[in-house]
Amino acid sequence: MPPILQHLVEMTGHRDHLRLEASVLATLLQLGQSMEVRALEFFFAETQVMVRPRSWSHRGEVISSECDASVDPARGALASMPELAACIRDRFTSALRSSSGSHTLWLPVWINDKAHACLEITQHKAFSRRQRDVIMGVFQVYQNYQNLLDYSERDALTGLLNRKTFEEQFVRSAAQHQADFGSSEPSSGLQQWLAVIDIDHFKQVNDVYGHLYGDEVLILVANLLRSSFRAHDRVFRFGGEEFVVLLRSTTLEHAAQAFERFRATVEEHMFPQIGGITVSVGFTSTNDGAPVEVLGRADQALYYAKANGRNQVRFFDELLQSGALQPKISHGEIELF
Ligand SMILES: Nc1nc2c(ncn2[C@@H]2O[C@H](COP(=O)(O)OP(=O)(O)OP(=O)(O)O)[C@@H](O)[C@H]2O)c(=O)[nH]1
Repeated sequence: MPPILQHLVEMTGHRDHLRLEASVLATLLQLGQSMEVRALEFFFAETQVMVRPRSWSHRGEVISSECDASVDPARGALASMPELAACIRDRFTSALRSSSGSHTLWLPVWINDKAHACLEITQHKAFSRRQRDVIMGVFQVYQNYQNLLDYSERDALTGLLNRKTFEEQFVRSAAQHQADFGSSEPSSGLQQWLAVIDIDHFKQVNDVYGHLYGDEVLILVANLLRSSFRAHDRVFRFGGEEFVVLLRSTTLEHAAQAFERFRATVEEHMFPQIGGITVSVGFTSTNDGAPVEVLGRADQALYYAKANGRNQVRFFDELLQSGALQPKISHGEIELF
């Protein structure tokens, strides 16, 4: 099989965005001599769009960053790369910068009208027409496949991550936290937090206004979730009117503030036709136990919030310490729902 086809076969065998990205870079590396390739990640921070290299080639090998984007020392403002910034702004499919001895081609990866990342290819000589055609072909296969992967990981109504992806994201998020803050954790108090969020009396919305309005509320709550939490936090729809948020590397105080701020944001929001709705939130640290146990603890805190007036944020460990909740452990076994 020709090497390029072999690379494409390998590339489309991945079920993980990062591995797929590293694989497309390895494929592109085969297409030219003394070529450098990078995958750039875009994210919003410090009131502007930032960019940082997430994977890159080094002596013919592809390396991926182990650092979280928000603390990556290699991050910089997108505005410092004017050709690429203009390409993203104008929604172009590619951008080129040529100076003597260095030619760079950028290929933004568009998913649902949003560029999350960009491939960058740099070489000494100018790109020939044929080389560009082959690069674009490989890139389009990659982009189609990324879109397909993304589609399978998202909830169709809200566009949030679906339940299927939760465990993997949970494990990845814990590993990232360990890599970023492992040794400083005890003194910094930085931890991961998980919240289960449920819309109060949502059945009434459906009953009074109909399912279409119910769906609209779910979409608007999902939008509020997206805008309330940071890019490296993860927001899921678990089905129905239940959402889960994985909050990355912060203190208990900041986690409690973030969830409370979200609760207040929903309470203040005016939903068309319906008016006001509220949410209840239960949260816990992700430090101990498997994902399902952590979920169970946050769920217990949520049910406590529901049973004690709704429209409030409850912290599992605090409820446990105060005796308001008992751990769900019987005969040395964990009760799973
Ligand atoms: N519109 C719409 N409704 C949904 C969807 N999925 C689940 N539901 C509805 O969500 C409602 C959930 O109601 P309940 O679990 O009884 O809870 P609730 O009325 O929110 O009450 P509390 O949670 O106790 O405050 C049910 O009426 C479901 O039919 C969906 O995708 N769209």
